[in-house]
Amino acid sequence: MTYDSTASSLTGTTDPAILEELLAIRSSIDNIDATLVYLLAERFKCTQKVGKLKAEHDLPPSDPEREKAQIKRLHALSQDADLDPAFAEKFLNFIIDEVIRHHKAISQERP
Ligand SMILES: O=C(O)C(=O)C[C@]1(C(=O)O)C=C[C@@H](O)C=C1
Repeated sequence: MTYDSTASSLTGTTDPAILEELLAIRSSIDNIDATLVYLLAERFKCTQKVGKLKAEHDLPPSDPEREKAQIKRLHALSQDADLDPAFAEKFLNFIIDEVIRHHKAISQERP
């Protein structure tokens, strides 16, 4: 993979000292993004197993009570972590929608 961690639209128009400070912060952002990708991949590995289990036992793809509990917990965690709870909820719902799409696809694969 060729990744240019110094790529920026600001090069040439911004004080090099400021750019250097920006690049240092971006290096941490890159590490966090990589972690997020690996964490999400692990989560999807788990939900694929859930999807198979649900398809095998003819269980519905979504579990609204579970989602309610997850969102409530995420709200509390977000407040603790100083993260916008509305954003955390949107993010979880975004992921869960994708998981449900996968669950439906798995159950259609095995009629
Ligand atoms: O725990 C489940 O039953 C799942 O299918 C996983 C999951 C999730 O991604 O956390 C996804 C859909 C459900 O509505 C609830 C939770």
